[in-house]
Amino acid sequence: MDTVFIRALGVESIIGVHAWERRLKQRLTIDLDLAWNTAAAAADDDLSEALDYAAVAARVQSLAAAESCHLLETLAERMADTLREEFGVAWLRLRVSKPGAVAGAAAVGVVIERGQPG
Ligand SMILES: Nc1nc2c(c(=O)[nH]1)N=C([C@H](O)[C@@H](O)CO)CN2
Repeated sequence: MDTVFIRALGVESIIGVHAWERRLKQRLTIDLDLAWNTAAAAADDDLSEALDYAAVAARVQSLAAAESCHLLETLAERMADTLREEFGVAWLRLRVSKPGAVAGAAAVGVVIERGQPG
């Protein structure tokens, strides 16, 4: 299975269960692995046949900015749904990291996989 990936994408979102977390946007980082057959794009050397990682990154950032979830799980699920619907991705793995949320940990977060790998 071929994949297109994005690592350590910074996004801003209102996210968290505590009252103080509902008042300001926090920075999260996103890692994505997206199933995509890269052979057609490679054969024609054509971006229109590729999964455009710049377009995916911009969509993830815009979605995060528009959401105000309590849980990382909820935000992750909404991102996965959106990417699968809008970009036609059959399978993805998505990590949402919240740096500094827990004392003593560099980051905490969730990893989800959705869909069927090709
Ligand atoms: N599984 C989760 N646990 C926790 C979350 C979360 O989104 N998923 N969130 C919090 C708080 O918002 C935390 O980031 C700050 O205390 C706690 N646990």
